[in-house]
Formats: sequence, C-alpha cells, structure tokens
Amino acid sequence: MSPQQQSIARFFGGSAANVQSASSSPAKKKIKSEQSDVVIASSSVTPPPSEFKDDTDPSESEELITDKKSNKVELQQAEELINLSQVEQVKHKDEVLGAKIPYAKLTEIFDKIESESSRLKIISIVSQFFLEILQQSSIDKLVKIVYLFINRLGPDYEPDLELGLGETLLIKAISECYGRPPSKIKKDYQEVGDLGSVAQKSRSGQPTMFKPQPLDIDVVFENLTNIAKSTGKDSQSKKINIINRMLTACNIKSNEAKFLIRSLEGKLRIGLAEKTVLISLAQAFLIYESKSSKKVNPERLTQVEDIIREAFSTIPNYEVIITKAYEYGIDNLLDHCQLTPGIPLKPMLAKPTKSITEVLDRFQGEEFTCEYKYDGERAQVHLLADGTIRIYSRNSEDMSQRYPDLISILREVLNSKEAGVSMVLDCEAVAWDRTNNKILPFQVLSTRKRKDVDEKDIKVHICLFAFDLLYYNNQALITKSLNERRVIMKENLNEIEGRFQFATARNSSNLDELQQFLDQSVKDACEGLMVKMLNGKDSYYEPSKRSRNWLKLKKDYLQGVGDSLDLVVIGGYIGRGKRTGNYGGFLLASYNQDTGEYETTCKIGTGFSDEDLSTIHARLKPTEISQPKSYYVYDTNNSNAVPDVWFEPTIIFEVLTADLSLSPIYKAGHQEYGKGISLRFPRFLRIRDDKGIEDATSSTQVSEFYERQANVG
Ligand SMILES: Nc1ncnc2c1ncn2[C@@H]1O[C@H](COP(=O)(O)OP(=O)(O)OP(=O)(O)O)[C@@H](O)[C@H]1O
Ligand SMILES: [Mg+2]
Ligand SMILES: [Mg+2]
Repeated sequence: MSPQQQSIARFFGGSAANVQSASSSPAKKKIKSEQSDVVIASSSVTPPPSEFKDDTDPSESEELITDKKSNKVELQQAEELINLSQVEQVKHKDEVLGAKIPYAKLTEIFDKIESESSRLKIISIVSQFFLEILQQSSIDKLVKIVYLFINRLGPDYEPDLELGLGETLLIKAISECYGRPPSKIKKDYQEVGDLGSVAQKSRSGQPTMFKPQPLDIDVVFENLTNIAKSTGKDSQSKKINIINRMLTACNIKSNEAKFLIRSLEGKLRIGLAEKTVLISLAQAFLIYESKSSKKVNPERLTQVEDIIREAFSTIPNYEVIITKAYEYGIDNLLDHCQLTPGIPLKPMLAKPTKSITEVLDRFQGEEFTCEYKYDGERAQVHLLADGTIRIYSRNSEDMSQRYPDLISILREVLNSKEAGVSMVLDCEAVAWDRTNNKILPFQVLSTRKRKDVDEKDIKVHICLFAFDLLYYNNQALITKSLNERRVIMKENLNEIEGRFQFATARNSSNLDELQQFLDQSVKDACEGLMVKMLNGKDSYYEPSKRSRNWLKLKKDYLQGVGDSLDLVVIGGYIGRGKRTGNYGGFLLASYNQDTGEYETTCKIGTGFSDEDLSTIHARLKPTEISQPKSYYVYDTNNSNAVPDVWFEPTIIFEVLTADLSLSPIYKAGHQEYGKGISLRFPRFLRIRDDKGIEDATSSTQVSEFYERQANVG
C-alpha cells in the first residue's frame, strides 16, 4: 500500500486493510432480492453471525466516532494528506480511484454544518471537504457528494432524479426496519419534529445480529437513485426494501440514519443552499490549483466563483463542470462549457420596474428595444443536429411530451432547413384562439393537460412567440448583441401566423411612444412590455441572471410594487362559513437562498374563487404534515402567524400586493432588518406550476421590492 493510500485510509477513518480490499476487490455488488435491486458494500468474507454483537464494536467506534480530540487529529491528518497528495498526486492517481468514502464521513460534515451558523465557516467546512476529495482525484465521488449536498441525484433536466418521499412511507420503513410500531414512530415524530432524528433514535436502541458492511458514498448514491427511479405497482415495497437495507447498515455511532432519512425526504435542512455549495466548489478548486491553502486572494476567488457560476448557468450539470474544471483548469473551464443543444441553459430573467420613467432613467443614453411581454409559459426550444426537437421549461424540465403540437409547429417552421442545423431559441408559448386569430389569457393555457397529451385531443392551441436566438448552426450566439441575434433569427426562420411568430418589438426612447406601445400590448392581450438593452456587451444574453439589462413593465402592477410575487404555501387555516370544508386562508413564505429556509411573509385569504379553493384543497390536503418543517421560519409566539395546519412545501402562489411593510410577526428578510417584511392586502392570482419551490421569490427580492418602494415613496 502506498503512503498515499495509507494516509487516505487514516483520514477517512478506515483501516489500511479496508482501502487495500477496496482496490483489490470490486467496490460493490448488486444483491438481487425478489423485490429490489439493493446495492450494499461487499466484502469477500462475510462474518458469520455467530453471536449477538451490537454496533459498539471498539474498532468501529475508533473508525467513525468523532469527538473534539479526534477532530484535532483529523485536521492534522488532513494537512498531511494535502501535503502528500501534492507530491504524489499524479503518481498514485489510479491507485486511489477505488478508495471508498464512508457515508459516515459525509454525515459528520452535515452535522458540523447544521450546528454552525456562520456562512463563511460553513463555506470553509464544505470547501475543505471538497478539496480533500479533489486531492485524491476522486472526481466521480466529488460529483456524487455535491449532488448529495443539494439533495439531487443528477441535473435538473434529467427526469425522475428527485427524492421527496412522503412521511407515511418513511415511517413504515423505519418501523419495519427497527421493529418499532408505526404509532410509536409517529408519536416520537410529533415530539421531535424531525423524522431523521426519530430514525436515529430508533437505530440506537437496536442491537444488530452482526455487523453490516458500512455504507459508502457510491452505495448510498446508487441506492437513492434506484429509489428515485422506481415506479410502477411494486415500487412502494421496492423502495421500502432498499431503505430497510440501508437503515440496517447505518452505523449506530454516526448520524447516518438521521441524514439518510432527511435525504429521502428531499431536504437535508442543515442550512445549506445550492448557492453556498457552488461557492465552496469554487474555493476548493482555487486552493487545489494554487496548491496552497494558506492564502486565498479574494479577488481571484471572486473571479473563480464567477467562472464556475457562469459555466453552471450554461451547462447546469455538476458532472460536466467538475470534470472539465479538473481536466482543463478553472481558467479554461468556460471554453469547455459552451452552450450545447440538448442541454437546457438557465434562462435570463428580468428586473421589475414601476414606471416608464424608471425605465427611461435606467437606459438613459443607451439604445434599447421594447417587446410585447406575452403571458404564457417560457419555452426554450432546442433543435439538435440529428433533427430531434426538445422543449424545456423555465425550470429546465423537458416539456416535449406536454407540447406535441408545438413540436409539429416547429417541424413546419424548420421544414425548409437543411439537415444538420442545430439551434436554441428562447420563446413564450401562448394560448391562441384559431377562430378569431388572437392571444388567449394565461388562464386558458393553464387548463391544458400536463401529462399524457395526445395531439389529436388538444383543444387549447398554442402560438409560439420567439424573442431570442441563442445558438445557431454550431455557434453559440450569447456573446453577440441582441440586435445581431435578432437579425440572425429573422434571417433564418419564417413566421407562420398563429403558430410561430416573432415577438412584436419597437425600438424607441420617446416617452409618449412607449406609453402608447404599452397600452397597445395590453389591448393585444399581453401583460405589458419587456425592455431590453439592444447593443454592445450589456445586451449579451446572461444565462440565469436576473439582469438590469432586461426590465419588465407590467401594466397591471404599476399601481403596486411593480410585479407580482411567487410565494411558497407552507400553512393553511381551516375554512369557515362559505369556505367550510376547504382551507379559508394560507400562510405564505419567501425562499432564503443563503440559508435554504422558508421565511413567512403573509397570510392570504383574498382573490380565490370557490373553484380555486376546492382545487387547492384537493392538492394540499395530502401534503399536510403534523409538524412545521425545521426550515420554516415563523413567529412561534404569535398565534396570528401560526396556521391551523402545516404543509410540505409543494405549491407556489402568484400573488399581488398593494405594498410592503415591516412587521413584527413575519420573517422575510428578518436577519437584515430585525423585523420581517410583510405583504399588505395580498391577493391570490394563480398557482405557478412552472416554478419549482426554490424558484419562489427570494427573501432578497422581497427586500429589494421593499427598498425600492422606500426610495420612491
Ligand atoms: N418578449 C419577451 N422577452 C422575454 N421574456 C418574455 C417575453 N414575453 C414574455 N416573456 C416571459 O416573461 C417572463 C418574465 O416575467 P414574469 O414576471 O412573467 O416572470 P416570472 O416567471 O413570474 O418571474 P421571473 O421574473 O422570476 O421569471 C419570462 O420568463 C418569459 O417567460
Ligand atoms: Mg409570465
Ligand atoms: Mg412573475
């Protein structure tokens, strides 16, 4: 065994023999059972269950228990590891690839983060951990670890890779595995408020017949993936079976059971958001490349963060980003993360504005253009060189199955194109009245089926309004001016009335003309205007960015704060009178992108039709939970801000507000202002199914609305 291997073995708490066997025997094998494919770590010799043996095996505790003393030792070992690996990185790269990383190591990091409140310290803990994995060249493991940190199993655009199992199933699994009745588990859950901790406690009271092989990162990742992908009629028991095996393998002295259950629920709740993971990744790469952890140049760090963020918004796939950064170095990363048809990029977003004068102030002296702001669903269209067409949502979900009619329209548009042309188009799909040749409101579009759509059954037709071309014929266009992109789009594509049209646009900086164009857009069933920088660098397409170079001017909201807000429904109030049998009101929250918490911002009971209320009731009822999530931030002392029932965070309401005010009982932005920011006279507009929960209006955006209002008023 090389010194490198020994050092890694020591650092990860494994014995030298473990690493040796990991590299000389297959890392894992699939154990077939009748019901499932459960992956567990293998060893060539399985110890016979000759006697009762509980998990307090001293050698194991030595391996995995952390206390202050061993933390210190660990740090020293980490330093040694860093020194060693710098010297031997290349030489021993292949030898260490097979080394296992115990899952307990990861959950130990989760624990540290959970008890840490400083963001800087959290970043330092996470980046240090990433660095250690990088040092071993375990790139595939780093990818898995990053996904485990953000509670995903692959990129957003790949379907069926989401976890989020319900309470009932998990209670059943914990109960079966640890032999405790479900009623006891439920009771504990009500007391503790966290199923993970309940599982952990149940695990601790459970001696096992023999010591199972410890869980490692690969095994956990593969099992979680199998769970996420399992569908069909046996899937329930399959999932429980896999969970059982993993729970049984959890080490009694670590917190594996706790975090495993939380991962299965789809939320780690350790106060770590994806943004922090990206920053930590940048920091890890920077230190890795500079080969010194002593001094990090802050300017260089910002630069590296920007590079990683930009790469990720163009190719939102951690496997690609991490592999390329490792292979080619950070400074060459962007050259290897070019926009690719077939991989949806994160769409550019706009900032809200409250008036035409505000727009004119912003774009003073610059050339800008106004486009109709269509009220439908964002559609990013990809044409691949082999002729495949894919349509992605604002949220990078593949909507191709949902819009077979759009695919047909696009085939018509692309009919005359020579084979091999590839492109990426940014568009809005809008409901269209074919009899009267006009746009229909969003409400009509939202009545379309979302699943199993058969083209011949479609009643609500679509017209696709294209407003940007991001890629054409093997070339990314995002670093060309909007003006140029538009010219290329119009030169190469032809409109088909009522099916495929270019967004109506006008280039003018005259206040009266703009007012007139705004009014006209509303008459033509649009929401208002999008105002965009037209020339120069500021008009480049900025993936994922909510940019000042795109402003939205929404006619209806000019009286309010300039835009609607999209808030997560976390609680409900029992309906009375006419609303008996439904919920009569809801508690809403914004998303804090730094901490991953949901912060309450208002109670809402206005704007709902009876039909809305019953639809919402049907959707929310099954998501009721007996306890608020630990990542809900609300005022526990004020009964006005505590709902009758709590929900899993699953639905977003788009709401309107007269204005925003500081409130003693709500929590949005509370860290910044001491008090939270609350919506006054909130009014329900619609459910937003095209936004994921983490795409809700962020607490920072709520603060921005509040600040702008304070500045104007
Ligand atoms: N001409 C256009 N240019 C760009 N976007 C347009 C245009 N017409 C309609 N849109 C739509 O407007 C959206 C931006 O405004 P809107 O308030 O509807 O967005 P949202 O999804 O509620 O919030 P967010 O600003 O977070 O995207 C775009 O994502 C796009 O779907
Ligand atoms: Mg919209
Ligand atoms: Mg909006």
